[in-house]
Amino acid sequence: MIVFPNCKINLGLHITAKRADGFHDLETVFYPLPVTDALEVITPGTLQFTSSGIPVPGDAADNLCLRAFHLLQRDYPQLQPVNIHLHKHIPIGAGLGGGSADAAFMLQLLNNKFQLGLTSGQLIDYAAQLGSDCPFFILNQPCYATGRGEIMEPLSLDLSGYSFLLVHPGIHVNTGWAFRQITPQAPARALKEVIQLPVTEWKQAVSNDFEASVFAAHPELAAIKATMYSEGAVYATMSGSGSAVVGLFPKNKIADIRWDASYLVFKVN
Ligand SMILES: C[C@@](CO)(OP(=O)(O)O)[C@H](O)COP(=O)(O)OP(=O)(O)OC[C@H]1O[C@@H](n2ccc(N)nc2=O)[C@H](O)[C@@H]1O
Ligand SMILES: Nc1ncnc2c1ncn2[C@@H]1O[C@H](COP(=O)(O)OP(=O)(O)O)[C@@H](O)[C@H]1O
Repeated sequence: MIVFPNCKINLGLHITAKRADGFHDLETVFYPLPVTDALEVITPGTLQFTSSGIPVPGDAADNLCLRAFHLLQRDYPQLQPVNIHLHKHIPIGAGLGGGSADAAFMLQLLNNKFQLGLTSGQLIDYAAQLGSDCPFFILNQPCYATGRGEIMEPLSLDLSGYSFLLVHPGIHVNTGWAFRQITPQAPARALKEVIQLPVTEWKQAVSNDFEASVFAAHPELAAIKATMYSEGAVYATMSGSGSAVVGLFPKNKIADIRWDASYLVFKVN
């Protein structure tokens, strides 16, 4: 069985409060995009994990795909050992949620393969144990999210008139560090309202609280965003805690921009 975990971008992100559990409350709009990994599971087998493509840092035993397997096996001992292969294509530590997508798709795949009968509410609860971004990938449709990101309301947000440019310059931003740079506060205008404005007004209205501190540490990211605007983007933003920068361009009008050869660049037309 093979599935294709996709990435997400954040359109607007406000850190609203520090919580007693050490995490932060936020509000954001998650939007899925078809830049994908490939995740294959074969049974019967011995439990093993291999990967190809972009190297995943850290110990293979800590990979979110295996963590998702163990999380379900704890409650469903009937889960048979599986061979897992991940082909990694989504840049890592980029604010694109690739690891979270792998974990959420793994939960869904195991639910289907072993006919566990889990509802999407139950899958969301499991996903929340694997990462704050993970529940989104169970719904995987545009939504307004609060809490740690697990309280989601689907949004009717149609961006099919735009093409997306994703640029990842290879800078790794530690998510915990990024949260620690921010003094949480309620936004002047709730994102849920602001996101309903025409996209042509988002430049002034839809902001990401992480940009100030992350751009100060990595001015190259501010330059990428500025280039997107000078080359015709209608809206540009860093995604999540970075470091991918995403630009919305009029459909099929992404300029042929010459980026540094080391950057990873994706176009979604
Ligand atoms: C910032 C966001 C926005 O969508 O995405 P990314 O930029 O990472 O993709 C998410 O909130 C990131 O979610 P995720 O990447 O799953 O983070 P987690 O693994 O749960 O947490 C990593 C660390 O970030 C901090 N953290 C994370 C989420 C949150 N609501 N409050 C926090 O304070 C904690 O210090 C935590 O230990
Ligand atoms: N399957 C996976 N894909 C990517 N990263 C993974 C995976 N499993 C565990 N990780 C760990 O998660 C961290 C970043 O995850 P990722 O979702 O790519 O970043 P972000 O949260 O910035 O979108 C990395 O430090 C990596 O070691």
